[in-house]
Amino acid sequence: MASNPKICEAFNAMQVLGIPERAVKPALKKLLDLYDGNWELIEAENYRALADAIFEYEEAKGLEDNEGAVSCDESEPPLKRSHRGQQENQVSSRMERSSTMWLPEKGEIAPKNFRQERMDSSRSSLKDRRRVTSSDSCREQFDDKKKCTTSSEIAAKDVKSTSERASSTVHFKQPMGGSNGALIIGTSKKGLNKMELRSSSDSFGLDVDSSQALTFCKRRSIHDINDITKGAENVKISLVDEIGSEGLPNFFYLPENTIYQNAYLHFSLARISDEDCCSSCSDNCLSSLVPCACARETAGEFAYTPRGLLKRNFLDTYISMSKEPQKHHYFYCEDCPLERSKNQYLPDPCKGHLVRKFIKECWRKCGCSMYCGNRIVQRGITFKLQVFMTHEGKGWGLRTLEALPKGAFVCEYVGEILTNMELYERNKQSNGNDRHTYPVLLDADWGSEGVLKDEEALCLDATFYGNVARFINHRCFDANLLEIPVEIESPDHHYYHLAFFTKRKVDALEELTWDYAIDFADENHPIKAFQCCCGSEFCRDMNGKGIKASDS
Ligand SMILES: C[S@@+](CC[C@H](N)C(=O)[O-])C[C@H]1O[C@@H](n2cnc3c(N)ncnc32)[C@H](O)[C@@H]1O
Repeated sequence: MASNPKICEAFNAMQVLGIPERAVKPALKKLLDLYDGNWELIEAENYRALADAIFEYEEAKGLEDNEGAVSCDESEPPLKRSHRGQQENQVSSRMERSSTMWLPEKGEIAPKNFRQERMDSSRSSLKDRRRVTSSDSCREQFDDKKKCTTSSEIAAKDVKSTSERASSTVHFKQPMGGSNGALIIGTSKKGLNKMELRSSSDSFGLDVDSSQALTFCKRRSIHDINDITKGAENVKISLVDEIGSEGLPNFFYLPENTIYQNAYLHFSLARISDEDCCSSCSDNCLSSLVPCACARETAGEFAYTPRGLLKRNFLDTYISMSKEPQKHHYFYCEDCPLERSKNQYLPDPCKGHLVRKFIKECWRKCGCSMYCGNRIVQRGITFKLQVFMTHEGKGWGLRTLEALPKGAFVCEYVGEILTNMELYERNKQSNGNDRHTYPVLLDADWGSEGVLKDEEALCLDATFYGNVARFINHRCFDANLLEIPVEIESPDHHYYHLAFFTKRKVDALEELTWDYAIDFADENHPIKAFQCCCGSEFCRDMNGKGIKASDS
C-alpha cells in the first residue's frame, strides 16, 4: 500500500468497487499526469474519472492483446507518459464514444448470469462485441440491464458475496435508477390515484476474476451530467451524486409527452370550437378587462396572476383536494377502463375517480402571443433545478437551486402516453424487485362522458422516457409540490398535462416532493410500496424508516 494518503484513499475507493491496486496504479498515474497532479479532479464524484480511466486503460490493453485476455501483471511497465496533445485527443475520442454502449449480439439468448457471460466474452475477444449506439432501441437497453445485473446498492453486496466465492469474481457496477414494467393503481377514495412500476438498475460494470484478468462490462452513459436534458429544455439541469452510491439513471430524456403506441390522441384546430379558444384576443389575455373564452374552464377567472403564479384561491382548492380527497366529488364509471385493463371479461366495479379542476391555457387557435399570461405550462421549465442523490435512501431526487415563490410552475410530469391496457401489460413483465417509478393515470375527467374506449383511457409513464419529474420523490401529506391537470391542445380531457406547482415558498437547495397518494396500509395493493423515508411528521407508512428531515 502506498504511503501517500491520497493514493491510499484512491486505492480504497476502488477496492470497495472490487478493483485491485495493480489495476488502479497505471490508470492513476496516467490521470495524475493528465490533470497535472490535481487531486480534486480525480476525487470528484467519488473517483469517477479514475474508474473511467481504469476502464479506458484496460480496454486499450485488451485491444492490443490479440487474445483479448487482459493481464494485470504488476511487472508490466506503466503506460508511457503521453504527449499532452495526444492525451487531449484521447479525451475527446472518449467523449465522442460516450453515447455508445455494449450489448450482446442480436439473437443471443439472455444468459442467466449475464455478468459472467460478459466477462467470458470480453476475455475471449473484445472485437466480438457489438457496439450499439444509444439510438438503438431503448427497450433493448432496459432489457439488457436486467442481464448485466449491476447495482451499487449493490457494489457492497457484490463484493461481499464475491469475496465469499471461491472464484473471487468481483464486480464494479454502476446502476441506473431506471425502471421496467408498471402497474396501475386507480384513483379511489382510498386516495390511490397513481400507478406504480418497478425499476431496475445498472450502467456499467467491471469484473475481475480469479485469474486476475480484468474485463469490463461497461455501459457508456447516455447522459450528459451537466445537462441531462441534452438541450431539450430552456434551462440546463445538472445531475450530481455527492454520495457516490449510484450510476446514472437509465432512461431517455423526453421534454414532451409522446405516444407509445395505441393511445388515441387527435389534436386538430377543427376540433377546437370558438368557446374553447380566444381567436379575437391579442397580446396578453390577462390584461384585457373581460376574461376571454379560455377562462371559461376556470369559472371566468384566469388561474394565473400577472407574475405567472397560481392564484391563491386556485391553490387552496387544489391543496384541499390533495389533502382531503374524501371531501371532494368522485365519479364512478359504469364500465371502468382501469378495472377493464386488469380483467377484461369480469372487471371489478369502479373504485371511483376524483373529479379534478382543470386549468385551460391559450393555444394555437388563440389570437394572443406566446407571452400571454395564460401560457405558463407550455413555456416549460424556467427555474434552475438539479437532480441529486438523496441522503435518506430514496435514490435520486430533484431539488431547486433557487428559491421558488408559492404557486410557481416547476415542471410537468412527462412520459410515454400509454393506454391503461399497455401499462398493465408492461407491469406484468416487470420483475417487481426494483425501484418503482409512479406513472400517473389521466383520469381527472373520466366521469364526464359515457363508456371510455381502451385507447381513450390514458396514463403517463416516465420509466423509459421521461423528464425531470421522474426524479421527484414522494413525501406524505406536506410535500411542497402538487399536481394540477392542465388543458392545452385537447379540449376533450382524455389527454391533458399534469403540471407541478409549489404549494408554498421553497428555499434554494430544498428537495422538491409530491404526495404520490400511496395507501401504505393497503394489503391488496398489487405491488408492495417502498418503505417510506420521507421525513414528514405526518408519514403514513407505519413500517417506514421514520427518518425525519432533521435527522438527515
Ligand atoms: C418516481 S421515482 C423517484 C426517483 C427515484 N428516487 C430514483 O432514484 O429514480 C419513485 C421511487 O423513488 C423511491 N422513493 C420515492 N420517494 C420515496 C420515499 N419517500 N421513501 C423511500 N423511497 C422513495 C422509491 O424507490 C420509489 O419507487
